[in-house]
Amino acid sequence: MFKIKTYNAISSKGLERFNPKTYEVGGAVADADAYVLRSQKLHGEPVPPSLLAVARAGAGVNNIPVGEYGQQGIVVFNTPGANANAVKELVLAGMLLTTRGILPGIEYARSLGTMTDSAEMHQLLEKEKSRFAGTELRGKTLGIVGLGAIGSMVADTALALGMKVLGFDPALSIDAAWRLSNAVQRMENLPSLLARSDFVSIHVPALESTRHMIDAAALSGIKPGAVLLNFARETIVDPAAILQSLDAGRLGRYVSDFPEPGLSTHDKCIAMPHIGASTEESEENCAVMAADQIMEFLENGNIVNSVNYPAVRMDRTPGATRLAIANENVAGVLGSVLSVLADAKLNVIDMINRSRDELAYNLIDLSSAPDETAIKAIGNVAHVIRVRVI
Ligand SMILES: NC(=O)C1=CN([C@@H]2O[C@H](COP(=O)(O)OP(=O)(O)OC[C@H]3O[C@@H](n4cnc5c(N)ncnc54)[C@H](O)[C@@H]3O)[C@@H](O)[C@H]2O)C=CC1
Ligand SMILES: O=C(O)CCC(=O)C(=O)O
Repeated sequence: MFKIKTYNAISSKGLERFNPKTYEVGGAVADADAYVLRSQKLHGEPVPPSLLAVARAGAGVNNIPVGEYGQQGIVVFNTPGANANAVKELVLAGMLLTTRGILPGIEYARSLGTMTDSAEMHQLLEKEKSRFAGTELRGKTLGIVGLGAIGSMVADTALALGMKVLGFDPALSIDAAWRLSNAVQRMENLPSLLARSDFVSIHVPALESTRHMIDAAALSGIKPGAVLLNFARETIVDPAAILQSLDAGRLGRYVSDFPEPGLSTHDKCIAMPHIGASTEESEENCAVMAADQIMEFLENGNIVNSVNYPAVRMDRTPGATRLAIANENVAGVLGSVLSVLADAKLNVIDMINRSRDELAYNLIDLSSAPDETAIKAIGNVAHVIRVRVI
């Protein structure tokens, strides 16, 4: 029986993937083999020795100590792209909320709710509606910082609306580059993008390198009156600098999925309670993907979409016993493991070894099951972090 501890609201469509005959799943599960979570912060939390994997049903993994967990042999997964469409749609809504008098217009229409005469009401609102007039997105320039799963979708939508799209992403992956429309004009640096954009939408991960990437210096070069949209993370902007730029009349509006004290109530700020990915469809996509990845890892040792271990996949050899070994990525570990197997007269049928930065991972199919002594000997090989028999 595998044990899965869940945190946050995980869509039942995902949790239903776990067969109740072989999986115990729930928020109160103890000694879990794996966690499935959304924004639950794991930094500083005790780690049960049983924990083998964590799946973030979503994109951002800044709530998980990814590096530390890797050193302990805990594989951390996310679900790339599974909630990108939901965020894209809210970014579009964010832009429209700043260009049209939608929010004050709704408020005004509500304020007329006590009137009883329909003709009088229509006469009044026709007289007043010019206060809520706006501008169009077509023909405006959108600068996108981070052109991954969300950034590329936002780009497609903006292009379809007749906007000009600029993009900045110095770390763009080859897969992401394939997804990106060639109508997106590539910027060599952030200041060039900020100076030319009427709207700037940020879609980078929360990393040390992206912390406060929108600070006072960046804002001093932003196009006067520009709208900044932050559906990425609170750490990416310096809130004091945003406030100062709004008050100084340089930054036109700030739309954020991450309200900050002192900023979210500002007249020129539209803040939402981190609902970028909160759609039925996204929650299902993320939960299904997270559940499938965890099952594939627990049952077969295969790793898909990890953020700390390499992608490793090997079909099961019928009748074989599988060893899954996580180790530090130093020379000689695999050789020492194979010597232990040879000494124990265990025949290797198939194997795969992959590394990623300081970590490596191996799947080894054996024609017969190793005994406790052999497993212990492998666990004692220098730099081996974790051994599992599957
Ligand atoms: N508001 C919400 O509910 C949600 C927020 N997010 C946030 O959005 C972020 C992006 O999500 P995805 O697009 O799915 O991730 P992704 O990994 O597909 O794309 C991120 C892109 O940012 C680029 N990047 C990294 N550092 C950069 C830098 N310094 N300058 C410019 N580009 C840089 C990467 O090369 C990559 O192409 C997540 O990490 C998460 O923090 C994601 C989903 C929902
Ligand atoms: O699970 C959520 O609602 C948050 C989604 C998110 O921020 C992410 O996927 O990075």
